[in-house]
Amino acid sequence: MLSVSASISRFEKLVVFLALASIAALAIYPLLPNQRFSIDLHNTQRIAIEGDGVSGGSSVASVIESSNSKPLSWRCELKSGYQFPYCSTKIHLFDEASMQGVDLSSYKELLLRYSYRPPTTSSQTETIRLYVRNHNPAYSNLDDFSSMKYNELEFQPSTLGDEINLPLDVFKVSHWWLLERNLPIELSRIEFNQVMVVELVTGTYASFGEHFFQLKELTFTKPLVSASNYYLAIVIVWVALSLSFVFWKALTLKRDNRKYHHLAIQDPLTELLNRHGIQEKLKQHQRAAASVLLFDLDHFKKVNDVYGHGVGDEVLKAFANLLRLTCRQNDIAARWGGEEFVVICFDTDAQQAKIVAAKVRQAMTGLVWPQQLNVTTSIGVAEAGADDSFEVALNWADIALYQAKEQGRDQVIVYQHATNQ
Ligand SMILES: Nc1nc2c(ncn2[C@@H]2O[C@H](COP(=O)(O)OP(=O)(O)OP(=O)(O)O)[C@@H](O)[C@H]2O)c(=O)[nH]1
Repeated sequence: MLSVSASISRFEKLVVFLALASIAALAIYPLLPNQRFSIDLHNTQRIAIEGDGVSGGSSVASVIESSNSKPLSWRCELKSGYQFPYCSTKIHLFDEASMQGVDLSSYKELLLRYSYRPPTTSSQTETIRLYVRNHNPAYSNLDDFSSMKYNELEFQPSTLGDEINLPLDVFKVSHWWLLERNLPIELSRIEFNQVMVVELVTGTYASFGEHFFQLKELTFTKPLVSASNYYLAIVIVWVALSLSFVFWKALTLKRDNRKYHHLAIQDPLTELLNRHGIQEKLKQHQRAAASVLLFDLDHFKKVNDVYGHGVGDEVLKAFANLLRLTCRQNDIAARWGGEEFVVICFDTDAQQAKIVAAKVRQAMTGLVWPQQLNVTTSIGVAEAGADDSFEVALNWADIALYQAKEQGRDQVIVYQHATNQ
């Protein structure tokens, strides 16, 4: 009982610990480091800054700074000419040999560190467009960059500051590009699985005049472990520990049951079967002819009285051992109570049982007993048929034992059916 209540309190402690650990795990999730994909802003080979001249306009863009030590800076003189005047900075991400873009579909945010100054004459709130251009053979081809999908976000730099985290799921595919392409609906959503180019462009309704840009960092980020995997891991830990606990509890119960069952059928002093144990063992045997031998140590009270209970116990243990060694594997040897012992020998008639009894007595004479005692026993033997119950046979053996005691002890008496019936 003690160990059961102790294990329950251990379990409760474990549950509290796990609950706290889970809360802590949930709390630290936002603090976990992000996986980053930073775009190289110093590789001028892969950066193109241009005005809208290619579209027939007269806006002009020029690089101010593109060295390794200083942030990429450029200016744009936005002029009327083209219907939708613009300046753009394209940063190529694709591998030039394989023409493969970068798969950024698992990334969640785009960190942008920049600086922007609108024309001094501007009287409106200026915007900037950011395009993440994706290639997919289903709608684009590598020879025509205008066919790359325009995942677009247009924002007001004045309201967001110079370091912003843009969630990728707020990007939209440019409406004008969709109208031009006439794509089926399933291809109309944003895509980042093969990003070829990232583009920073003046706003749709940007004012004419000089716009100044400086780009310090462009980094795609995603959690090291996705939120769903993280929560799933917590759930898996709970499920695994719950299952382990149930498994462990079942094993412990099984072991305890075995232990208590063992205790219930065994005499603790001699470790022979007790009365209950005999009944259990008998259930495992087919009804068979057998002989019952009932042993009672002679004048055992004297042993206790003279040498004390400790020595008495040692004598009982020594006798139990002797029975264990003398009896066959298939026999049942048990302590019936006090200084009385029972042996049941299957398929054994009274004459053979007498020989067993004689063997025990013989062994007793050869044993060195505690305190050099001379321990003897009286034995009642009864032969039982397959139809006779154990209780009846034991009663017969008890009658024979009584006779052995009466006739002076230290002897074997076999119950005689004919004379006693
Ligand atoms: N040490 C010890 N003594 C026990 C145990 N169980 C019973 N006894 C003692 O065994 C003694 C049995 O005494 P009696 O029934 O008078 O029998 P006896 O002295 O052997 O005399 P007979 O059987 O007539 O020869 C008692 O003193 C019990 O206290 C036990 O587990 N340990």
